[in-house]
Amino acid sequence: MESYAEAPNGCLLDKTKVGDVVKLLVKAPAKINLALDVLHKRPDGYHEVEMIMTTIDLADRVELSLLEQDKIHILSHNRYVPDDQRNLAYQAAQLLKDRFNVKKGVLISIEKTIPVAAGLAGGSSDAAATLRGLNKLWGLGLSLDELAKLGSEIGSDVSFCVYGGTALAKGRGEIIKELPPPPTCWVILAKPFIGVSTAEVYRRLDLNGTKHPDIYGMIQAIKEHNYQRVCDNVGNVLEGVTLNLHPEVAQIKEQMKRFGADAVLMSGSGPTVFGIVQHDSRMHRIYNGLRGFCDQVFAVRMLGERHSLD
Ligand SMILES: C[C@](O)(CO)[C@H](O)COP(=O)(O)OP(=O)(O)OC[C@H]1O[C@@H](n2ccc(N)nc2=O)[C@H](O)[C@@H]1O
Ligand SMILES: Nc1ncnc2c1ncn2[C@@H]1O[C@H](COP(=O)(O)OP(=O)(O)OP(=O)(O)O)[C@@H](O)[C@H]1O
Repeated sequence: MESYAEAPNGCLLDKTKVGDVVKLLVKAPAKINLALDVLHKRPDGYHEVEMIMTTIDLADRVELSLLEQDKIHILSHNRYVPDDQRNLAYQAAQLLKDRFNVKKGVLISIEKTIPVAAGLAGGSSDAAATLRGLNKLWGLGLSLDELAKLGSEIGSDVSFCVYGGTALAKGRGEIIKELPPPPTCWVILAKPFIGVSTAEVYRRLDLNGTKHPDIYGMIQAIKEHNYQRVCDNVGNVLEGVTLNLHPEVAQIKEQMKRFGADAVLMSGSGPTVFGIVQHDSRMHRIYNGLRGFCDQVFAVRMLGERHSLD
């Protein structure tokens, strides 16, 4: 028999002892970038960014089972997801073991819903969920801030994914300032039949002549809870790079606009495009219009709240 009790924010599900096995189920939600600006390339090769990020109700499920042996195992039925140390969830577990001298092990079973290499931070969110979950399973007693700092060693998006909610991310993405939730709306996501390498998109970025989004306009729009102003301020400097590499992304953007989205943007380094609307009828029109044309289509809500460690 397996049973889990859901925690109040629905993200960390409770620890249950089943026979000798202690398991924990953690939700790992995807993110979208409502605005993404790149200021300059840094001497360390990374780019200095300013991004407005928010988590959405499209999530992987990460199940953590305590092992008495000193081992990390990954189980995933998705052929695009590595089941060894290349998996970001594996790296999260290894980091905690090394840093805190943990002698116990874990079996990490990942049920993927977030499309892979899609600009939705799926791997980063699995790593963040693993950090939050193992903190509890291995009894480490770390704060969200401490987990986010550790997460930045795994990848630039991991710190944000540790907190969730809505935030301004600066630095290479690891400096997080919390924001209130955006106005209520639908997010329709459409992913074409391609994956994109984040490193390649940053490498090809040429900031000369690039139009920069108004990050502080977006922050104001969110603080004012002004839906129209949020729509007016979406923007992503990486979009042009991916559109040049993959013209089908531009076609999806056009389709979304034609079906009536109030704002349309590529998330992160792409190729997933999202559209936002407030009315259910419009959401259905866009969702139905894009199915069949794209690899994967979802209609979801933004998640307002930050994760908690309870
Ligand atoms: C595109 C975004 O997803 C937007 O949220 C992030 O900026 C990328 O986050 P990520 O995938 O977690 O990125 P990382 O795994 O840290 O880095 C992948 C590669 O992207 C490039 N990279 C990433 C972040 C950043 N601020 N500058 C960069 O130039 C680097 O070449 C790096 O080798
Ligand atoms: N848990 C994981 N889930 C998915 N991919 C993973 C995972 N761990 C490692 N990877 C590797 O990372 C690569 C990028 O996957 P991911 O889905 O995280 O990309 P992404 O959504 O574009 O990331 P980001 O938005 O942070 O740039 C994959 O091709 C895969 O090889």
